[in-house]
Amino acid sequence: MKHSPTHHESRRAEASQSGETIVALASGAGVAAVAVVRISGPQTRAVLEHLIESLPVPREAALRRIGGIDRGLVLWFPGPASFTGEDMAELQVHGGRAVVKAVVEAALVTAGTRLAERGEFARRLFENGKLDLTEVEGLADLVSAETEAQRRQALAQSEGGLRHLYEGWRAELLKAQSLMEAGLDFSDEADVADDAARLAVDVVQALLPRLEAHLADHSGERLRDGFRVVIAGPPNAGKSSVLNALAKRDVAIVSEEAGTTRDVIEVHLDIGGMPIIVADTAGLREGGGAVESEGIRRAVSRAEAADLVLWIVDADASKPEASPGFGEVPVVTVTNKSDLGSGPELGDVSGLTISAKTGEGLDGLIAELGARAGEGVDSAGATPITRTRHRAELVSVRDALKRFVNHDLDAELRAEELRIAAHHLGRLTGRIDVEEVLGAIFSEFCIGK
Ligand SMILES: Nc1nc2c(ncn2[C@@H]2O[C@H](COP(=O)(O)OP(=O)(O)OP(=O)(O)O)[C@@H](O)[C@H]2O)c(=O)[nH]1
Ligand SMILES: [K+]
Ligand SMILES: [Mg+2]
Repeated sequence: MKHSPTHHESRRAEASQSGETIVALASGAGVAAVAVVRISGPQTRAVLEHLIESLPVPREAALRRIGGIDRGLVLWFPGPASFTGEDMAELQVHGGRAVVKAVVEAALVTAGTRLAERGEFARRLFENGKLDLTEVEGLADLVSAETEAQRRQALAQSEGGLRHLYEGWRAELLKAQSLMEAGLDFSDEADVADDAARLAVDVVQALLPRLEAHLADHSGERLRDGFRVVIAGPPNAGKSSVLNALAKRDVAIVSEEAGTTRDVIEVHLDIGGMPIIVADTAGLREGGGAVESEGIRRAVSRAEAADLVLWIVDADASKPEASPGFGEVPVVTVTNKSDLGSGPELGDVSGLTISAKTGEGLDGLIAELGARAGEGVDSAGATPITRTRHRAELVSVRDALKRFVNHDLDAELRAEELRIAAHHLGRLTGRIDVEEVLGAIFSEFCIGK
């Protein structure tokens, strides 16, 4: 794998000299047929020599007795051609609790070893220059992906989708930076300096629209976090019945009494590979007691933070209840109880008609949800932002670049804006070490990852 030398190489030297050897259960906790114990660091070979009779051929599984505890497959990966980039081993043992505990304890007998912390294997992989931060984040997402579309997005990111995009931009910024610096060197020759600055502005002007388009695309975050749908509407329209029909189980209490639902109830759906989080809420009406009012307050605040509101109305109701609107959130009106009537006239409101009771129209509703959630996902050539962290750094990049092109600052200050932009891009990919950024990212991982 190619990587640029400066930053990562220097860290590799550090890592291979001073690193402690870490040990952890890498497979899930709990009883399983097979458990994988991972070891990484300079003492890995010593640990293996302590536990097994002879080292296997590198990267080939070999059956061994392991420390008199169990028999299992041993994989030995001498660095740097290993997952973490340093000496590493994996022991596949029987997945009982006593076996795992004994194997981990036996591995820790060798001096210089200790239990791994959360995300520490992934952190070593990053620190040894194997992957950049966005790729490591992609790996974490791959481990936690629950739907097909999430898996595809995580895999693409772990394979460098965002890294290549941002490295390309970084190269363009470097070009603009060097033009500005050259201009500063020739600041006594005004035309040379002006020409250089103009060329730098051209480079940045060409980059800005691509950055803006990237920021405008929210599909990656929606896919990673789940598309949030809120079911809202007047009391007794059948909102909880619709939730149950979508979930295919009785998650929410249904009754003929208006004001049944008070707390927000959520279910996670997988519609055609898209993760969709559907929340049922209290019916919206004036009056009601303190508890119901709190339920209504929660309903409205949920709806205002949603990606989509399903506004449920009763086909049997005499008077139409149009959606009050929830900020900028798109609303689809769903007329429920189609088995009872044809629905109140809602004027120009187009929507869907269903019966939560008979299931009529449910497929259409599910298809609509899948289509809305999938908007913009997997579009050709797009490698979208997937985390708030990416968005925050990119907004800082964009703002600095806008100050660079727009303001009548002197050349020194403008060059500084380019440096700020490059700094934030560097934080994004992890080229710039910022301990606090790394700590936050790797603490999201589990032990053994
Ligand atoms: N016939 C018919 N009845 C329905 C349908 N959907 C819901 N109902 C009935 O309508 C009543 C209210 O249903 P709920 O699902 O509790 O309605 P809700 O909107 O969640 O009510 P609140 O939480 O109190 O606001 C219940 O008696 C349901 O059985 C439907 O499609 N057809
Ligand atoms: K009800
Ligand atoms: Mg309800």
